[in-house]
Amino acid sequence: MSDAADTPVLSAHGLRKEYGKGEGLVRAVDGVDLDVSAGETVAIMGPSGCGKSTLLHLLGGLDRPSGGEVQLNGRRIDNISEKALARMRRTEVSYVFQSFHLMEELTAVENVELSALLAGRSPRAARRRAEELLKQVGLAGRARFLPSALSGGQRQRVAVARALSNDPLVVLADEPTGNLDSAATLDVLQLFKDLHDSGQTLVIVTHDARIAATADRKFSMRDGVLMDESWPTGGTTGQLGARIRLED
Ligand SMILES: Nc1ncnc2c1ncn2[C@@H]1O[C@H](COP(=O)(O)OP(=O)(O)OP(=O)(O)O)[C@@H](O)[C@H]1O
Repeated sequence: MSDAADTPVLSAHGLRKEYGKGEGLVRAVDGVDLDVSAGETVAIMGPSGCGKSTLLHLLGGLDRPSGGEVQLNGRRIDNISEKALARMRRTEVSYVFQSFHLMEELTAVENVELSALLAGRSPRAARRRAEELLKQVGLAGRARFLPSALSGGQRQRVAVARALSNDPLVVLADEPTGNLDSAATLDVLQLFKDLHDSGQTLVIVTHDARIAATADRKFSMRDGVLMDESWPTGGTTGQLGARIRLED
């Protein structure tokens, strides 16, 4: 295999994020190593407050680490300028949030289109791509609806379409079914399965074991530390780079 093929799409080495100091110090992410290969779906589970969202923010350049490195396609992103980081977020990484984060005054198609425009597509190409993606997520008939006229599951499908509009190297999803009822959860679950089958690289933070079951690798997080649940049976330890901290 070539070096390019060996390079993980996303990797973290010794990643740390601390908040506060002294007695109030919180080690939200405490020395995480992770390599995510192209086309892989990785699920991260763990109790509330263990650091999952913080880790996802660090991996996607939404926040800066206190220490360690993050690489996207072999390039460091933890120490680049704000401008380069903003460009990277528009063009190379996408996010799906629990609470959708759609622009309420824009229609479904405009929400998706805006993100394609920001990624550098021409207005015509952005509209075409947005319509294609809404069709892909089963919402062609709702393209001109405002988010307020959509159900939770439909909103999340718009958010997924938006996340795909810049052809991201990786989609980072933070509890994508956390705000959905069980029928909508099944819809979004199917969507993530389809994305996985299409070869999209995904990192999903979830409390939902059904979503985690679609992943190639499952990690659990506790007190800022990531543990590979498939170790030692799945993958190779070199590739996984999971760190296991023994309890005192
Ligand atoms: N901006 C901040 N300032 C101080 N502490 C923070 C900040 N953000 C997160 N934390 C702390 O870091 C730890 C990890 O938080 P994080 O939101 O990453 O957890 P989580 O696993 O995603 O939780 P949940 O499942 O409830 O969303 C928590 O103890 C939290 O209180």
